[in-house]
Amino acid sequence: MEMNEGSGAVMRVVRAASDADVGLPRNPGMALDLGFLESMRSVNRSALERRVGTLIKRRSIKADNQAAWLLRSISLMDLTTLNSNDTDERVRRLCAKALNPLRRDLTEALGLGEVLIRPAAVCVYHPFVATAVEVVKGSGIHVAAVSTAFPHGLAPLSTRLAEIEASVSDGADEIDVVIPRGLVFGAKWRELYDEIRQMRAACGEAHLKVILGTGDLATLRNVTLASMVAMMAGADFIKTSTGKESVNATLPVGLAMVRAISAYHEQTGYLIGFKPAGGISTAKVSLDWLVLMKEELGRPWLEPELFRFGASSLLTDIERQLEHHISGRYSANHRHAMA
Ligand SMILES: O=C[C@H](O)COP(=O)(O)O
Repeated sequence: MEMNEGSGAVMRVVRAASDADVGLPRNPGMALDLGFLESMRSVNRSALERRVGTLIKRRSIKADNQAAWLLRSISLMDLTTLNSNDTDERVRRLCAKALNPLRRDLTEALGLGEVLIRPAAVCVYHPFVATAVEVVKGSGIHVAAVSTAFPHGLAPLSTRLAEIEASVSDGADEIDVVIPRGLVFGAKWRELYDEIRQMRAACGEAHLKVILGTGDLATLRNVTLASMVAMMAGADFIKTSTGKESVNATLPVGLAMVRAISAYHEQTGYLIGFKPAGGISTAKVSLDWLVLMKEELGRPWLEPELFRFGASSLLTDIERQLEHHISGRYSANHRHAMA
């Protein structure tokens, strides 16, 4: 499947997405290998920035294909609400939007027929897990909970583990945990590894996404080493940011994490998912991320099993761009409101 597919691209990309639920073996993790961490070369920021620049410049997705890939971006999305003023009602609206993310006139104009395009998951705070589970039940949409004292991770480990268990017991099947960033600054890799290992155990069958808070980590070497420790401890996904740091998901930092995923794959044979999150709010930027994944890791990382956008407002812009693709006009954002 190429980024430019010619006519009929919408249906081909959509079918590829719905055929893709193959059930990958889960990463069991491995013993903490400090020698392997030590062997990881320091990361050259300008080389990563140059590579990202080249990828974005080369990106040329034709108009028809853009619509197809924007639909793909929707199916790779963890549609998120993580606000201090979240309520059950707001979460119900988010879930209703996830069940019907595109207006009927848009799906008809795109020729989707009865094919359903939906986000992979909704992502909420723990108190709203039960509500989300109730609304999306039977739809195939996953429910992700940010547990472990999101967004800073600064509660006793026992409290954070209990929060994971509570979210799983309320029905969350994906758990997004944050690491205490201080463990990275202190190079306390053993402690970080042990904490994540216990979080993985607390998740049981629920998939574990480990948020690094990359905007807080100061160096790309820290980002790479924290990524590696998270994967060694059994992360199913590594995730950039909470959306609450002053710098959230950026492509060069994403590239450093993606290269750590590649190194872990070479070492163990396991495929680890990647979730950039925070500040990804435009359709155009979502396509940049897809190009990065396709070029660096390849086709499997364009599937929801291995790639997600964590985003609260991206869907609104994608809807606008699809409307523009169909009608040649942009409509006001409020026409695509979550409610
Ligand atoms: O995990 C998801 C992020 O919190 C969403 O961030 P955002 O609101 O900037 O899209």
